[in-house]
Amino acid sequence: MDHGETGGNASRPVAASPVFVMGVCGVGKSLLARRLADALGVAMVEADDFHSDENRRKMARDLPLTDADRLPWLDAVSAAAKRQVQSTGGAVVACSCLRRAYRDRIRGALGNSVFLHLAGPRALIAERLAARTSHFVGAGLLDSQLDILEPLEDDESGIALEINVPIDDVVVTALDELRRMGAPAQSIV
Ligand SMILES: Nc1ncnc2c1ncn2[C@@H]1O[C@H](COP(=O)(O)OP(=O)(O)OP(=O)(O)O)[C@@H](O)[C@H]1O
Ligand SMILES: O=C(O)[C@H](O)[C@@H](O)[C@H](O)[C@H](O)CO
Repeated sequence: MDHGETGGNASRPVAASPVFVMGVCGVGKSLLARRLADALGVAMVEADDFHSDENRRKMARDLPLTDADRLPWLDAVSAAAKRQVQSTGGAVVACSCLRRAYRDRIRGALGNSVFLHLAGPRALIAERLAARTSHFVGAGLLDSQLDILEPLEDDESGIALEINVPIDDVVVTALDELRRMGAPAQSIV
């Protein structure tokens, strides 16, 4: 199993559209992606695991990444998602996907993909970031990410999900939405 790609189960039927959990740092992407991947019986891909050392150094110093920093990273994340879709039939990817152009690039690499945009009040995200100790990204990147965030547009497959509720409720809503969109519905038990 590759670094950053965990938990696939080839024996369960799933549709091929990868699901991306997107949003700014600390909004809860990794937690939701892990929960959804488990519920769907597919692999989770953690985009943070595909950053170059240089990107990680920048983020650790609260320096926002540029498009030039992000594009090769997004390509590596897309390649990992593709491997999982091909080998296990699906993937749930925790990846910021902040700008429309980034999502277009991902769709260019993977075809149709579903985006679940986690969104909520800045103060709540900052509070959760401040409480989190085991991660190289802290609250210092939050405002730069909120500044460039481009929410989903009408022609994009996906939906925004409110984070100001317990994670179990976010999971239920996300699974309902995936079912409604006809995404990986047949894998939902
Ligand atoms: N609905 C929720 N209720 C309470 N706490 C939550 C909820 N969602 C996430 N958290 C907590 O918020 C913190 C940030 O979540 P997480 O690490 O999943 O965010 P992230 O978007 O993946 O961050 P990053 O982009 O920096 O990797 C974690 O400590 C997580 O347990
Ligand atoms: O600049 C970005 O697009 C984000 O910072 C991502 O690179 C990070 O992976 C994540 O949000 C922090 O863990």
